[in-house]
Amino acid sequence: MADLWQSAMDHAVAIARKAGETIREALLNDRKVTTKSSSVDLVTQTDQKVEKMIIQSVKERFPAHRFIGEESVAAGEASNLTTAPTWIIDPIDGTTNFVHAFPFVAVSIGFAVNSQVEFGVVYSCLEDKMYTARRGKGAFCNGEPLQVSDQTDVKQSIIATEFGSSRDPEVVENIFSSLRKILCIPVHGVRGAGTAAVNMCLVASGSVEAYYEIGIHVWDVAAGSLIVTEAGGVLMDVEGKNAKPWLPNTRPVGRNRDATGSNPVSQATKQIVKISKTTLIVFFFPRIAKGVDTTETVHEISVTLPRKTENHPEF
Ligand SMILES: O=P(O)(O)O[C@H]1[C@H](O)[C@@H](O)[C@H](O)[C@H](O)[C@@H]1O
Ligand SMILES: [Mg+2]
Repeated sequence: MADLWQSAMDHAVAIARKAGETIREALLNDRKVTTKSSSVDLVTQTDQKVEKMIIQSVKERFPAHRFIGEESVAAGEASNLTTAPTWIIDPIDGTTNFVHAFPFVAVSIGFAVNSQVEFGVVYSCLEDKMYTARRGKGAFCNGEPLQVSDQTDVKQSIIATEFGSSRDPEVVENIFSSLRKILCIPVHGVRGAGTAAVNMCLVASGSVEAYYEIGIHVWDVAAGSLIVTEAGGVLMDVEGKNAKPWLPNTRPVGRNRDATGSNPVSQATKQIVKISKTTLIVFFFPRIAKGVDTTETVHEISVTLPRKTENHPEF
């Protein structure tokens, strides 16, 4: 049977490549930088230009499709994932890298129908690596199949993570307390490419055993989530169950602070230690919107294991 979404996927690959060319050209010129949620949450005209270009081109070809794009949402559009075919776009994942010419910059395009990611495309444009995954058909980098690491001992692992773009002291404290515990497992090392999408592709490639980050958005992970799972990885929450990080708040497993004062970071860190008896990791904490009462904010935590297992271990 013909693949219903193959032409959309082909289009995504072509437009991601074109977007990558635009980004590479823009790197040769001055990059005008403005900020969004904080003084370190950067955006450039190239982010906006590339997102417009992608959306315009998809609209011409697939007029009924919908969009969730990082820069459109920043400009005030809603970020609602319905059952309709939806393109989830991060035009430049790794904007800070782009601004500083740090060489990991990706175009990330996920495509969801009925709240399920059908394909994911991550083009790491400075490395010229095109990562692709079609649901049920595997994950690839430049056409070569990907397979997550088969390392099962967390003490032999490299973990990828990022520091995010919040400098709120409480968030920074959570990041460091989590990082300290992970380092002291001990693991071989901790790395970060500066982009969630590339970090997830590194999990899919087996270059790192796992990736986690506190505070990411659906456009950071929609494409990467399928690339990870199609390469044999798993997205899990702290209960060890499959998570769908592209669906905001669908699997709330903890609150920022519960009655006993523990927070999801320390809960998750405890889980890592337990999980480390098998294999690990990725968990996601949706960003905490400024002004939201965090005592009432429901968070989602996901964990990616390198190996897909039918029955996840009891944690
Ligand atoms: O804003 P862009 O699209 O560059 O995305 C984010 C990265 O993907 C994160 O891993 C990273 O930690 C940052 O939060 C960064 O904002
Ligand atoms: Mg991003």
